[in-house]
Amino acid sequence: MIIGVPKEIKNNEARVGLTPAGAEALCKSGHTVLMEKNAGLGSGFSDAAYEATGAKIISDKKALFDRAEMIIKVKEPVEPEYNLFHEGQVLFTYLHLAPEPELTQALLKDKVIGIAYETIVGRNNTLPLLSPMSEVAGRMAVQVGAQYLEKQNGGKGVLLSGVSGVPSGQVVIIGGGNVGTNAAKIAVGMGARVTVIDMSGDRLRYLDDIFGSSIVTVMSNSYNIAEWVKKADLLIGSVLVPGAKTPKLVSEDMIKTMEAGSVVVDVAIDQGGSIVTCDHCTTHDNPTFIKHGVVHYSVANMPGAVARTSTLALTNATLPYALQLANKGYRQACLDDPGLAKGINVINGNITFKGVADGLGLPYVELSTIL
Ligand SMILES: NC(=O)C1=CN([C@@H]2O[C@H](COP(=O)(O)OP(=O)(O)OC[C@H]3O[C@@H](n4cnc5c(N)ncnc54)[C@H](O)[C@@H]3O)[C@@H](O)[C@H]2O)C=CC1
Ligand SMILES: CC(=O)C(=O)O
Repeated sequence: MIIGVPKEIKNNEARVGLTPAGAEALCKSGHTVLMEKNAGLGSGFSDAAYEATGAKIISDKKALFDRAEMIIKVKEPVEPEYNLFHEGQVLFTYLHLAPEPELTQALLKDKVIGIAYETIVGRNNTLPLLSPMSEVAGRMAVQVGAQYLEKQNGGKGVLLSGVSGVPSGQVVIIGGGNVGTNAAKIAVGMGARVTVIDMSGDRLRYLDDIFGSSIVTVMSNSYNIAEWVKKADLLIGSVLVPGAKTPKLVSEDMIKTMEAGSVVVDVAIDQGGSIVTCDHCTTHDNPTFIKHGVVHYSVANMPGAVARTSTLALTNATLPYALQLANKGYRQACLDDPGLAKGINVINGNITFKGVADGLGLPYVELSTIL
């Protein structure tokens, strides 16, 4: 198979879809890997490192898209990329289609087979291609939150750890999955007071077991959320209903109860966000805005800022699937692995992921009628 790996063009996105180790594994399996010139530079991988594995370097982005049977990317395509795809091409990347009507229409029009990292399901109902970036974003959420709590960045001037004689800051995390657990780990490590809110009793029990008395766990409902939002110095949004638009759990009225200079980091913004006042994605160039005196951070590609770590972690997770797709073709690979098949969000002009169809108010087609 001919596999193309373009350079990412989203704002400050320095990750790349394949490391040299990944390129070598695909080349050794008999595939042709076309890397766009300088695609890996932002993650610290030179063109020469890819060439040494047998991959070919291509300067012309359009030629790469025209030749490739499968595109391996990191981020959902952005507008200048919409017209590069062709019918029957496999696109293996994060897609987050539920809040993206224009991108969805572009992929439907070109009859692309869009396999979304974030909806592939692994053993025990896990999301193996979302979890590595959730680890990164969860850990970063506390790091950036702490930074924006500083006075010169618009914050109230609170040090999350506190100091002797002065209480530590309060971190409230809504959604105790991968992002939430990793955020809690860093916040506890910093010495903050940490509360995690989730709707799953089993998840809260698990968090209570692993963190013990270093965090408070709270059942998710609007009453409890309102109580805890009010107390938060740093509020982190990290809920997910896989593939679907994020439920809105924090209202504008709740945000108005927060002290001026508090900080909100809505990590779930890539699926639409869970905090009403986080009404748009921001970028690494201009990551925050202030509403009701509260600093809001809603960058949809947080791991792009730590591209070296993130690219290595991402390829660790995606490569086994990329090899299956390349070795067997997408159809057989998905028939053999129903968890991989759950990644197919669009195919032959149809939406085959229910959360995406419902989120966009478009027709849903059962994948089994197509594969
Ligand atoms: N902004 C960025 O750069 C990044 C964003 N993300 C996003 O972060 C979000 C969270 O991802 P993960 O932690 O991996 O998902 P996850 O599936 O591991 O965790 C989600 C948690 O939300 C909980 N939840 C669902 N509905 C809830 C409700 N009504 N109230 C409280 N809790 C609720 C679930 O029980 C689960 O524990 C996703 O939207 C993901 O795409 C992930 C990585 C990077
Ligand atoms: C999960 C995702 O979209 C990201 O890492 O950018």
